[in-house]
Amino acid sequence: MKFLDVPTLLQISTAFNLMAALAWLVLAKAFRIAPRASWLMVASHLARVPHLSCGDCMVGWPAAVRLGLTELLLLASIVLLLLALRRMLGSRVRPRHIAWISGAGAVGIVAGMASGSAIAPQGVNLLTVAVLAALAVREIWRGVGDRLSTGITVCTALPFAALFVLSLLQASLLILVPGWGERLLANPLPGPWRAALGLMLTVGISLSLIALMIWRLIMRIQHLTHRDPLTGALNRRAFEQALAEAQAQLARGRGFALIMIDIDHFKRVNDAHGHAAGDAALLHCVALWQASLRELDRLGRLGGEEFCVLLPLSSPRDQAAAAMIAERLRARLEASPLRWQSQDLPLTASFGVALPGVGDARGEGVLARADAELYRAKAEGRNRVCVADQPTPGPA
Ligand SMILES: Nc1nc2c(ncn2[C@@H]2O[C@H](COP(=O)(O)OP(=O)(O)OP(=O)(O)O)[C@@H](O)[C@H]2O)c(=O)[nH]1
Repeated sequence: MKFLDVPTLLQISTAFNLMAALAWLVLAKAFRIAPRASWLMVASHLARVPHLSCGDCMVGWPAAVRLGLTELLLLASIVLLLLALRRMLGSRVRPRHIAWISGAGAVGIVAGMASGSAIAPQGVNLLTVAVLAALAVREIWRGVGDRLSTGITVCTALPFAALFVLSLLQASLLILVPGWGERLLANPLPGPWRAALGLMLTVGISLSLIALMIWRLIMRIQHLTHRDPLTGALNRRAFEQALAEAQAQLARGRGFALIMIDIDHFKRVNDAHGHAAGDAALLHCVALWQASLRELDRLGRLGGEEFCVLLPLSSPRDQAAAAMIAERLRARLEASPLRWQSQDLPLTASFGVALPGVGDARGEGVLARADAELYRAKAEGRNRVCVADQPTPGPA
């Protein structure tokens, strides 16, 4: 198989990194898309440029220093990449851990340089890069694994997995195969296979990061179109869609309940303390209720101070469980006044609970029954939970 010659491959890699840095710069500056992650990507690509293009620009320097410096640049590039990935995924890996791993690697490289060994810096760096690449794979898996299909997650993590395997393989060859390190030293340029693999990895990792950026954008658009901008609860359209989906699942034996909620005398909060206090009260209620619900429960704001919870039930006709959860939401709000300008504003809400019935394709019937219960709760004095009579059971 005939490769492009190594200097050409390195020039292509250098040009690719410069173009990629420019593209991330545009994303960061012009479009302000994930700006911090994009800036980290600019820096990561720029750090790769001297690493790639300085193979023979330090001719005459001791090999240990020449290789050590380019290894430090490569390590810096991978660290910046991992930090960008962390920002993009909002992942849990602590910068402290990245700093510990890369710091130990950098110290190893410098120690190798100081001892005059040209092989040690490479070995240390390869092992450090392998650990960082493994961390990147783990973060992608944790960050998107449960939200994207397995195939897409694997494709996104693949370049980092390849970086892990190749770094480990090279480190093993360096340590275990006599003469391998000396052969590397004899030529300041990498061999054709290494240069080609390096280019493929750089392109693969960039594509993977672009894919994650697109995923982030899609998530942002979904958030904007599905969420109420003030409280972050589902908006009416998204809630009705979730309700129609839940209604469709009913035939498969997966039941749900609706809890309709309306904050009591909300107008008084606005009138007495201003619209900003009213907004703060809405945020306060949503935060309290979200904290009391499970992740699979859906809280929607249907308008004004009216909310609704869609509650999947483990036992399809467990009305008592739904009523208990509504009571928990009611008690939680009653016990947690809003702190507003150094005073406590007491808040309460009324709740109507209903289970779905048959022949109600879009869930309008259950919505109307929960609404009727809510108005009963208002009429009976507010700050209470009213539960609808059980409808005719649906098909099992
Ligand atoms: N601050 C703020 N107020 C809102 C918002 N949306 C609706 N409102 C106000 O909510 C109030 C709703 O008042 P009403 O429908 O009379 O209900 P209420 O005062 O809660 O009385 P009951 O429901 O009978 O207990 C109105 O004053 C609206 O202006 C919002 O996004 N922010």
